[in-house]
Amino acid sequence: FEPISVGIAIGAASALTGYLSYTDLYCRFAECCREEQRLNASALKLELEEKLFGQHLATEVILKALTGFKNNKNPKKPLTLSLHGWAGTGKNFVSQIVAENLHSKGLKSNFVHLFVSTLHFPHEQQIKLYQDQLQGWIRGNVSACASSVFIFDEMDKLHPGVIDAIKPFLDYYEQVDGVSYRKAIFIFLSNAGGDLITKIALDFWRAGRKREDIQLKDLEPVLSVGVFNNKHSGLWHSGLIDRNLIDYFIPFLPLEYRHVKMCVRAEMRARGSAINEDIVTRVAEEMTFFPKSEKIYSDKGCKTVQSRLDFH
Ligand SMILES: Nc1ncnc2c1ncn2[C@@H]1O[C@H](COP(=O)(O)OP(=O)(O)OP(=O)(O)O)[C@@H](O)[C@H]1O
Repeated sequence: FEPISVGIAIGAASALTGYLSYTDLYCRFAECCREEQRLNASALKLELEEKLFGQHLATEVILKALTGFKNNKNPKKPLTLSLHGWAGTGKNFVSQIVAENLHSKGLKSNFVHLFVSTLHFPHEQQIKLYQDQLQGWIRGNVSACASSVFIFDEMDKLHPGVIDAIKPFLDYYEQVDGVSYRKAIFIFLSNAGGDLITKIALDFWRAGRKREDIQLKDLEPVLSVGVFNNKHSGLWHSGLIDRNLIDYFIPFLPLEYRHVKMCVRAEMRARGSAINEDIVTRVAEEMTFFPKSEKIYSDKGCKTVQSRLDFH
């Protein structure tokens, strides 16, 4: 070995180590966008299986979609998930879990952005302005962090066309104006299609078949067509569906009495209280169930469980 090149190698290595530890140190105090950070798939799986009740399809698809996407060093397009289902079935809850598994500060992260239709895009006359703003926000945030996560809540209340502004970002382009969007994740949340999902779940129930036997292929095609043809879905005649830019339509099944009870127990545990089965039953019985004849599914899913528990 030549002494000079060994010296250079050691110098380079220590400079690199110094740099790495500086970065590590910096990221301990400030939030860093770590694009290459792998997803801890087993932690996500465990969390979904433990915390998300009655949603075998959503658990399976979300897990597969995220692991596949995050393990791929060169995705050809950003990941786009569209979550559908009745109120209070866990769509926001799951988005929060997903966000936390991608960026540890979750919804509070600088790299996770939540848009709520009625809050951020309320006026029908301002569609053009919203489209420009959306493009600017997304461009700016993805330039700052390629693995940014964007969550659009209340898609069914979004004025038709607004979402099409982000179509160029969701497409298979390597770059758009010098920015690559391929590592970003877009999640749409919507009640649209909830009726279709309920109908299929009810058909299974009436036929005496298990809820867990419902498969994605029973629901996904119905959902994408239903949402495309629904004027109030936010995706009505949307280019995103037309161009197959939504990777997964994820159904959230309506929750049954037993799932509501599980939510009450989870809430008691989260509050550090002992599980009192009398209270669990009382809270679950205060909820209303549909359809009128069979009363199987909770009207509000698990949504009002927390506030109802305060009364007991
Ligand atoms: N499937 C579920 N498993 C466990 N907890 C749930 C589930 N669904 C809802 N919850 C609980 O109920 C709360 C409200 O649910 P969430 O906000 O996720 O509903 P949503 O589907 O987003 O409803 P909406 O369509 O009205 O926005 C959650 O914070 C969570 O505590």
